[in-house]
Amino acid sequence: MKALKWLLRHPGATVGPAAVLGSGLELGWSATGGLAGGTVGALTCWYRAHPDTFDHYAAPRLRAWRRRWSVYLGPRFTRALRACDMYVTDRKTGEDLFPRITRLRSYSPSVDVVTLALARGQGRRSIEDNLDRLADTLRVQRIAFEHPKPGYVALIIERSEPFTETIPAPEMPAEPDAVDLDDIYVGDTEYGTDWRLRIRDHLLVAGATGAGKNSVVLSELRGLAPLIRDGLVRLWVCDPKQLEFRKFGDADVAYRYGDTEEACADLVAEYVADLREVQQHFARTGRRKIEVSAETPLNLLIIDEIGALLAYGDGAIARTLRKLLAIVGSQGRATGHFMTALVQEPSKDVVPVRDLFPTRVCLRVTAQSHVDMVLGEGARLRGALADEIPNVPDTAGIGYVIRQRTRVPQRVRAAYVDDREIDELIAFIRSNRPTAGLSVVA
Ligand SMILES: Nc1ncnc2c1ncn2[C@@H]1O[C@H](COP(=O)(O)OP(=O)(O)OP(=O)(O)O)[C@@H](O)[C@H]1O
Repeated sequence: MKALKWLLRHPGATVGPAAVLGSGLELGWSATGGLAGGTVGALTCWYRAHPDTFDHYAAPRLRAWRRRWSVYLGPRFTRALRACDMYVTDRKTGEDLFPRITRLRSYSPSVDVVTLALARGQGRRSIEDNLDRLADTLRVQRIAFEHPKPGYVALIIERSEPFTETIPAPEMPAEPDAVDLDDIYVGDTEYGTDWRLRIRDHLLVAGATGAGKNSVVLSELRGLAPLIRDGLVRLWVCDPKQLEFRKFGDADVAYRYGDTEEACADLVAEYVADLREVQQHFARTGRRKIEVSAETPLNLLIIDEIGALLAYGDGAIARTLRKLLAIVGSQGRATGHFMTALVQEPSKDVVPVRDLFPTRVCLRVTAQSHVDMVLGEGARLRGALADEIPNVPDTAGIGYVIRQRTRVPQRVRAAYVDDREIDELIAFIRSNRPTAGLSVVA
């Protein structure tokens, strides 16, 4: 009975071998070999021709299938559960009852999500309280816990840490021609590929203090350096914290710079006025899209600690700012007005404006709920364990993004731009910059 139950629960285990055997007997073994080779070839072609759909549909299942038969194979996994007291004993029969794997997805090479149906009479705390022991037993980095529905738990198993070294600051291209605005290198992904961002998109970077938020923006600015130098990209910087971005104001590198709450509000109002002016220009000339040039530059509004302006500061200013930012978020794309905001705590006051930012990055955060607030519902359950990133300097710059096409979280690390490299960036921008017309909003 047990064997029959198992076979019914794992149709793949019967259908696969039965299909191979049937095909071997019916069509001959060489034809079966040809079919198997053809299937592998077709998968390879799919991967090459359309990696996004392959990553979305095939890769998590193929990886999960391999892991199912290696790491999470029945008796081995059951032994681990027993060693970590993650089972209950039926008082009447004395039988040990174990939770059962009902679903396994490997969304990325380093994260598996295992859904378990709890055994009869088993409380979820017996799992939740022993996660550290299970992580050590399975020899994985860490395991996080979710409770998707009654009777089930999900273990998000982070198998390894793909980032063990700091990524050096991006090189600055010498000339504007070498920059693709939709493809700026800012770090690496867990797959060892480049992590690139579109500048022509609004970007939100969330992370607790010391998570390395600035490195995302500074890497972006190094990629844009020749365009800023030549006046093709104008920086508007709101810097209520007055730390790293202070240098941009001091050195007159930013087109506009504001450091107090009022100055930031004026700056954003001026930003929206500039946006309106471009809209009117479009209406007069019949144009619908900007061509980036010195006459019609791209504008980038950087708001360091948007929470200080929207959540903790003056209520009237916050309300005005919310309206202005909504205009930038909804109308800025056509006129070349974009924004990048940094936030420590994606609190309720900041979350409403979250939807204005199509690209969001979640570095180390302090609460589980922050992950879904930033990346969207279900992101943590699909492996975005940003709240589990240890609070140590070695992990700064590490976080998650949601891959736009596949909606799967991906672990990324931003390149690190140190003080010397910020100075180098500023000197580069100033090397060819007319200073007249630049001002600081005071
Ligand atoms: N990408 C990175 N790679 C490696 N180390 C980094 C990276 N980014 C930052 N660090 C290290 O972490 C420290 C904190 O970084 P940073 O001040 O940028 O964090 P933050 O999120 O902007 O914090 P805050 O909100 O307090 O300003 C830096 O001084 C640096 O030593």
